[in-house]
Amino acid sequence: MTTAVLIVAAGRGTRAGGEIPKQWQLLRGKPVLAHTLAAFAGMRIVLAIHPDDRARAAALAPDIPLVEGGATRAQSVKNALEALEGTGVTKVLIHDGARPLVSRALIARLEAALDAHPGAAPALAVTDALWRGEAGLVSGTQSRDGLYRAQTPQAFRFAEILAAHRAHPGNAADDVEVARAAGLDVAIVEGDEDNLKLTFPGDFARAGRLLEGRTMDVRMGNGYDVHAFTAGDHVWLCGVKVPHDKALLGHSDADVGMHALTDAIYGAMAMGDIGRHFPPSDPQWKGAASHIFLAHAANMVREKGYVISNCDVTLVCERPKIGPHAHAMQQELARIMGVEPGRVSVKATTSERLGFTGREEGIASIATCVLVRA
Ligand SMILES: Nc1ccn([C@@H]2O[C@H](COP(=O)(O)OP(=O)(O)OP(=O)(O)O)[C@@H](O)[C@H]2O)c(=O)n1
Ligand SMILES: C[C@](O)(CO)[C@H](O)COP(=O)(O)O
Repeated sequence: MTTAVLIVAAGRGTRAGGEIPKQWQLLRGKPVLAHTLAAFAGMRIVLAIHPDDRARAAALAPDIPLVEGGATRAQSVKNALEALEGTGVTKVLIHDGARPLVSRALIARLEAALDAHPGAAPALAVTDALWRGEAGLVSGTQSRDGLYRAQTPQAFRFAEILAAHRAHPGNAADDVEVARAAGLDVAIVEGDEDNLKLTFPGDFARAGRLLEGRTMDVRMGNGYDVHAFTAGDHVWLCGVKVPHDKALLGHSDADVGMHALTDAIYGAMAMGDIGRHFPPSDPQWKGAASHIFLAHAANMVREKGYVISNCDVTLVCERPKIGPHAHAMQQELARIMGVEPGRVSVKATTSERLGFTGREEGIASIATCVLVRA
């Protein structure tokens, strides 16, 4: 499953005022959009922008693909969805660039809900009494039962929401409206009071106060693993099958690199190690592919609201030679964890023929991982 984040930032922000559109105005020293992009760090992002903002966007986010927005929010979304077609994306989170305070915990709730529904969106139940008003006077009351305040990101299965946008006349306030018009069920996920949309000038001060109260939590973990050689004709290392004149012995597939990395991630969250989550005494994990362990650890990271900032795996062996496979290993680890390959490093060293790795009795691996929660 490949998830893309589609951030719409092509509006002109007329209600917010200011010399430049609201998403480019500074909030605690950085453009609003920089905060929004940081909230999705490590995920695949596409940004819809106004043609006048191309230079600003290229300077702020040189590595993020840009799509030209349209005259309405719905048109901007549709343009970006069309640009994503055929790229292998299966799920999409559609988010307002003007909501810089979206949290990782909210993103994780949406991703979980999307496993069971074609769409999922955050909302807050209306808690204040509702009135109608005319000429400055209360003219009636309105039941608040079943009423919600809609937020973004709104999450969908990609093919369904693209088809829904293609079929819609184009005047929808949000993507939930488009999805519902196409008959898709959209699950309501608990929203976040802090996930405000900058709409009016006064919203900037509130967003600034909320950002000030946020502290960044950075966590580091390390992992170490060893597996002995046995008879065989290949080894599994960092998710790649490497031909060799021996195999590695273990309860699972003995992928020593992936085990060290998985332990580093659990360690960063103070959640023990692989053995705690997948006990070797449990026969169901005998011969298990280690990607199950790594994917579990990466999911825990998301559920706890962190992102994998980077990780680094070192394999210690004389043979097989790792260099020719290092790129494939990097790509595979990144795919399993759902992060950009640039955040994953795989390298190797020999131990100068010293010790058990030097005598080619087995392979050792050490890994480090850094998690960040903004
Ligand atoms: N043609 C448009 C209009 C809106 N948006 C984006 O949709 C989000 C939510 O829209 P809104 O808050 O209404 O933004 P603006 O249209 O910019 O604001 P205004 O209506 O005050 O001009 C914003 O991130 C905005 O940049 C967009 O990408 N393309
Ligand atoms: C999509 C949205 O953010 C949901 O709350 C909102 O509808 C878009 O902004 P607008 O102020 O309604 O234009």
